[in-house]
Amino acid sequence: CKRDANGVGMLYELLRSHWLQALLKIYECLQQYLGKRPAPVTLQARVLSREVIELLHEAPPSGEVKELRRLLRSPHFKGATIKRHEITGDITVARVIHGGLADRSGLLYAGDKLVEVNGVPVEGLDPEQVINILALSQGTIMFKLIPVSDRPVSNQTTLYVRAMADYWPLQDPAIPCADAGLPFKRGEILQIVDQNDALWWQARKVSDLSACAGLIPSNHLLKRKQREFWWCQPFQPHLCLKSSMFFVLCILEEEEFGEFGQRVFIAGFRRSMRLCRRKARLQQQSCYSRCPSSCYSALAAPYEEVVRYQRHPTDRHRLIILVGPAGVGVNELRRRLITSNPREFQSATPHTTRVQKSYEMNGREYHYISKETFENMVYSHRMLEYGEYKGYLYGTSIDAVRTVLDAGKICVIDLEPQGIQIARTHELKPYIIFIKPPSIGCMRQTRKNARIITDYYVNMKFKEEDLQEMEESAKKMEAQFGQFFDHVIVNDNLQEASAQLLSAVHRAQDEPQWVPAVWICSDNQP
Ligand SMILES: Nc1ncnc2c1ncn2[C@@H]1O[C@H](COP(=O)(O)OP(=O)(O)OP(=O)(O)O)[C@@H](O)[C@H]1O
Repeated sequence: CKRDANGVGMLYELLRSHWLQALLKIYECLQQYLGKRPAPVTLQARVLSREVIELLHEAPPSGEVKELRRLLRSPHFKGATIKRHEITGDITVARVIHGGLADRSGLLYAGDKLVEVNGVPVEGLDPEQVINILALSQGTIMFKLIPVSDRPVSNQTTLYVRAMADYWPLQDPAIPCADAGLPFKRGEILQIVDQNDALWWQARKVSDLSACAGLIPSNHLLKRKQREFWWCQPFQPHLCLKSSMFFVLCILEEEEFGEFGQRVFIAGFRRSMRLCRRKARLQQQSCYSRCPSSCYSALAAPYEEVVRYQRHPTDRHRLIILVGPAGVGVNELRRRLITSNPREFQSATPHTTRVQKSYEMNGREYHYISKETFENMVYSHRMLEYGEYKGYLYGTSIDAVRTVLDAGKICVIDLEPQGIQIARTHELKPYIIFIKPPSIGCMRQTRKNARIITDYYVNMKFKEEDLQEMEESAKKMEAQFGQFFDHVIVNDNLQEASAQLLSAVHRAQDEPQWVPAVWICSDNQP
């Protein structure tokens, strides 16, 4: 009790604790290293890592602790790759990984010729044998080398790209060093720090810029890999589909009833452009079977250059596109967003060739136009998507979106994912939100009172197969179009999903986002 007066006891326990002592030691060492280049790997550091291993024995077992122990036991030389000169047989440093140990030491450069590693001559050895010597080395590694005569001057500018494909270095037998590879998924933003090599670039993920760089295939190489394996790649929208998308539509003439049972029309808010679930499958199959060979030639570029874009408050708003499998709740979420503030949010009024009904007003429910005008709009690529229903054409046009944006509102539309390519323009700068179904178990709970609403199935309950179809379709959409999604919302709880949608839409307008560089760099680009 006496010792605890004024917290003295607590302070005593704290200062005696292993973890604080280790932390203070690390701090002391780092202070000594600070500003010293090359960073010395001293005896002290090795002793320290042994002590940290001891401390980790007391830590509760977890994946992170295991990994840390592994790294501390065998400090691996991740920082440079080597190659053998085809003619001379010399072993040279092929590249130094940015931010890695070798780079930070400032001692190794691409092109340096290795003579000895830890006293072992490397002449006549294969790169694999040299790596074995390195792997078996403990503690300090000594290189004897002949420095390259012309040290490369780094005049690289950092480039940011969105990965349009997945890459798994461990599954790539061609990578010079799989451990040095950087795995990435479509949609991730990469910072490319080195493009000196025609085949292998170096990059980091913007989500982890403190990590050292990893190897990624160059644009040219990844494209070549995609071509080789095009048959097992997810389907990419091909050029013939770059013009407007044609769909078999299901149109449901919905009316909105406001307070006192008055009919309220929210301009352009129609359940018009969604595919019928059964027909959608047929439609997509026919697309696969129609152009199997052209899919190969039209594989998209593997990386898309991106820049940080912050909308100026006086600029037009970005178009908000909702994408999701049929039945997931795209319309419900869109309806809730628009009705929450119709002065801020609005949908685009569709065009149709059908006859105007007596209670309808041109430009409110639809823009009523002739078939010829409609077709002209399609041929001049002014339709984001369009389709036919009972002999009449219906479509969402770029002009209708523009009208909403010009009025200073945020335009919110839903689109089949195949239409994303057409909407991705400098003018509309769309922000694409994928509405994803939760697990089937969760949907069984939350969709008990939900109804399938299409022209075939009005007020039908969701069956098990509908939920499975939704899950499958969502997986396919993510695999094929995930690279275009700026944000993903899992529609589990409707209230929460609506709140997430609202904040995502505001973030898209008010906070910096990665957008294709062509949208910003040139006014003439798409
Ligand atoms: N999170 C949710 N919890 C419970 N019910 C939901 C949820 N989200 C949507 N629903 C209900 O599911 C049904 C289908 O939703 P909605 O019509 O918005 O789907 P959709 O994605 O637009 O698909 P479709 O175009 O085929 O109609 C509606 O009854 C809707 O109220």
